[in-house]
Amino acid sequence: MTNHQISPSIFARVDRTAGALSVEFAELGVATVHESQGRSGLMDPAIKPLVEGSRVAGPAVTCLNQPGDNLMLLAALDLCQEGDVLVVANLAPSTAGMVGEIISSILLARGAAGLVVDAGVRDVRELRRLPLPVWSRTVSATGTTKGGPGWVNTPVVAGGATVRPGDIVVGDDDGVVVVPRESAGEVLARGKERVEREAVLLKDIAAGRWPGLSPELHEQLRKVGVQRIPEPH
Ligand SMILES: O=C([O-])CC(=O)C(=O)O
Repeated sequence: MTNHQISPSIFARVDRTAGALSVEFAELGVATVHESQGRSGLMDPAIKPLVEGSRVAGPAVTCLNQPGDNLMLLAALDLCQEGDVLVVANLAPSTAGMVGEIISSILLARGAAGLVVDAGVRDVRELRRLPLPVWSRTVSATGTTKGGPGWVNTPVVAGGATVRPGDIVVGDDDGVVVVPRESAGEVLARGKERVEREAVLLKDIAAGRWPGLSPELHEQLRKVGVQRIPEPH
């Protein structure tokens, strides 16, 4: 069933069990998490951080809005808890400025860990000063109506990625990736293994011990007909 087939609703309940892993997910970062779940869950690269160096992970609270309208976003605010990441989606593409200083300040006061907006944000000078990491598609001062209807805490598509309430949303300078809550433990374990492998490789590289291309990559070059031309004598 899609969101269009259920009547406009606000679901208060969010399964935040995977949220216990948030700190570790934030440490892994977006690229590692994306790789560790089979290169899935990544939002469109147009969804960018407002402030370089931002990093967050937390369970999603979702809202699905009419384009150019933020009533459902406003309705989602008092369902946000400590550590949550509010994900703002729209029923059709929108670049309107759905969030400004007021909404960001409310989120901070509620202890939210971050905000992802698949549309525009405004008051960005103030937003950049607030300790709330924000990712958005664009910056736009265009104001929004408060008419609705829409949904809070249903599955949504934001930045091209499916997000369900309680899924783990990870954001950093690489963008935003979403981890389905059921697979969070498994993805985290694979991510940690990857970080360990890469740490060994980086140490070898720094010590001048890069082993060169693996036999598999040499074989791939051969298979696709790439020839090595030796230096002329
Ligand atoms: O209220 C709005 O529509 C968005 C806004 O300007 C704010 O959050 O300050």
